[in-house]
Amino acid sequence: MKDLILIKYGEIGIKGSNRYLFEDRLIRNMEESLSGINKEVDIYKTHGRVFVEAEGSFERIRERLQKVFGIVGVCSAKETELDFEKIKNAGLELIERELSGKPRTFKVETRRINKDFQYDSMEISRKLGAYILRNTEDLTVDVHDPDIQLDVEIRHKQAYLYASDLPGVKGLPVGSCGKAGLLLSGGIDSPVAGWMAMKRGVEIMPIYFHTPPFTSSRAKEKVLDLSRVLAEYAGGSLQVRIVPFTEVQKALNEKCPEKLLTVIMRRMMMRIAERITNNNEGKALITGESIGQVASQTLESMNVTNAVAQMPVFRPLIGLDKNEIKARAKEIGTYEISIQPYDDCCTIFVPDSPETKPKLRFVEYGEEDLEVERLIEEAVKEAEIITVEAD
Ligand SMILES: Nc1ncnc2c1ncn2[C@@H]1O[C@H](COP(=O)(O)OP(=O)(O)OP(=O)(O)O)[C@@H](O)[C@H]1O
Repeated sequence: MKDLILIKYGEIGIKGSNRYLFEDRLIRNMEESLSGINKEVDIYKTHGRVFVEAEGSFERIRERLQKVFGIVGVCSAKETELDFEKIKNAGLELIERELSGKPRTFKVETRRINKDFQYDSMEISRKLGAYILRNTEDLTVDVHDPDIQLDVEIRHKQAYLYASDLPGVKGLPVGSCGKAGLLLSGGIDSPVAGWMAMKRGVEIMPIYFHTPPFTSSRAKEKVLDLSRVLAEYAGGSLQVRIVPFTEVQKALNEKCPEKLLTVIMRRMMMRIAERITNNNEGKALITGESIGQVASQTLESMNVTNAVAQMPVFRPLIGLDKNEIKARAKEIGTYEISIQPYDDCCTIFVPDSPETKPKLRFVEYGEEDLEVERLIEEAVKEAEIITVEAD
């Protein structure tokens, strides 16, 4: 009998002829995510399922796998020979692990792929269920809504049994749907936006606009800390771009109408982020904006901001309100970092009464004295790349 982990994946299973590409990417991401735990781990695919084997305790492995996108459930499993005595023992051991002293209900569900096995599916479920009932206390059968489901698969060479999956983060494997630049500030929203893009299989490249001395090095550290949390979902590491933005801000303050400073600053961020993303084979930009939160988040402002980008700009939070965003930030572990009080350039360089419904031609006119291309080139050239590792 062998202990192992069985990985359940949902959406990938319906990917038709491309399925293997998603599975291979999932396995690669799992390998990456487990590479830091200092343990010999074997991940393999067989019979359309992914298994993980390792020596010793699985606790840390399970924790990490619960953060790999594409995984729906992480199940404790056992592999046995096709010997019904061994199958019964394995089933009992798995169920006993789930019992925590309080009364619980269970059900056995069997799939028999190997039709030569001595019992059919119904008989296996019944006999195994009866054996477990005889050998445990506080358990009753509930075939409709059990607390614990014990699954049995009778294959040609061996049997697999598994129970109780720990929930995964679902979605699609990161990297299976391309790469995008994430405009990552130190706030609550943009880390959540990045997480949501990763959930849809997008590899993210965080880009932070840093404005020393107006924004402190603590503000930059905060963005790196947020990236470390996101890296837990990105296979363990992320490359963050820190873009020096002071020259741009100064030029804006000197040369642009005050009322339009916010929207022009956004346009500069978009231009620079697009250039960096393009240089790194990224195909889209992601921001943490949602409609109506602050002055710059009107449809008019977004249109004027988008006008400088050729790439699609995705705003995954568009349909969420602040409470929903906060709840998600707490769930993924970025909230406590985001609420640390270090100012971002967007909060420092805000005009008293910003234009909330800017018109493109006025904004273009307002930018006329800016040396846009030079500013972009310099910012891109001076951008620092910092690789962060998940804790
Ligand atoms: N310094 C920055 N570096 C990179 N991106 C930024 C920066 N400041 C703002 N952004 C991007 O612009 C978006 C809107 O910023 P804004 O400050 O208006 O909104 P917010 O709701 O406070 O967002 P957040 O909570 O993400 O800071 C952010 O979500 C982020 O994607």
